[in-house]
Amino acid sequence: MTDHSDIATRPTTRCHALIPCAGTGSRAGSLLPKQYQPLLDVPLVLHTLGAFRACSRIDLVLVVLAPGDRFLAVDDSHIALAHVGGASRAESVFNGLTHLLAQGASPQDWVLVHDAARCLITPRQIDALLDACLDDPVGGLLALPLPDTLKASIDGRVSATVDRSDKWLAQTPQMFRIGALRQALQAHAATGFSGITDEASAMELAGHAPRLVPGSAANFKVTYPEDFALAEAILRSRT
Ligand SMILES: Nc1ccn([C@@H]2O[C@H](COP(=O)(O)OP(=O)(O)OP(=O)(O)O)[C@@H](O)[C@H]2O)c(=O)n1
Ligand SMILES: C[C@](O)(CO)[C@H](O)COP(=O)(O)O
Repeated sequence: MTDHSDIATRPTTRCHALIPCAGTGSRAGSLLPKQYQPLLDVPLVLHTLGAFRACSRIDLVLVVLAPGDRFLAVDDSHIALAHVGGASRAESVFNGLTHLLAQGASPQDWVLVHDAARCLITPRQIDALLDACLDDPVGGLLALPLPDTLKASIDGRVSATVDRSDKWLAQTPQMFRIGALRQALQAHAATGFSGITDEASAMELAGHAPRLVPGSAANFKVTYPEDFALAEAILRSRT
């Protein structure tokens, strides 16, 4: 039988959200960074933040902004802004984790890293990730099995049809212990986080196997100009 006699003295493990919001949105093709483009009359990122604020198990939402960014202001004690964005998404996340620890978060606390640009995330999907990972030794991420046939190419022509049965599209949130994730990312700081496109990739290279939790196709990342209208239509359909 498990001994729970130390339960009163165990530190409480908390869950934080970290929202990298320091990109320029170059593929979206607008002067204003995509996370601030209006969707249903408010900046895109406010939809993202709303989903996390609606999730009662999230203690604090830390938004990582580019130094000098003055586009976002919030008046909410559960949302903090840190102007510590870096040159890459991974660097922004790494700096945000360092900030969370400096503000008193425990290395044992969970962090859910979520792209500001995935504004269609829902509290239900966040809860599904928490339910699947809170007892997991590593953590995990929302992801989607491939809905289409997958091709490999050489010089613009198909070289092979790739077996997709074991392939997933990585989404966010991605949920890990703050200390373990920061350590995994730190190993790549000297190379400018080269090749680290998400949190799971850093954890994988540190020898871990993150849990895959089925997400939703609606949780896409606003990336290209045509994505804004689709995101707005989905948001409108939910109101
Ligand atoms: N140096 C960076 C780059 C990206 N991001 C954030 O990471 C998320 C996912 O990145 P992506 O969609 O690639 O955003 P951008 O880098 O802004 O887009 P692009 O690559 O088209 O310039 C976004 O919310 C973005 O704001 C960040 O915090 N810091
Ligand atoms: C982290 C991510 O959202 C997982 O799909 C994605 O990799 C971020 O976008 P990028 O284009 O790779 O910067």
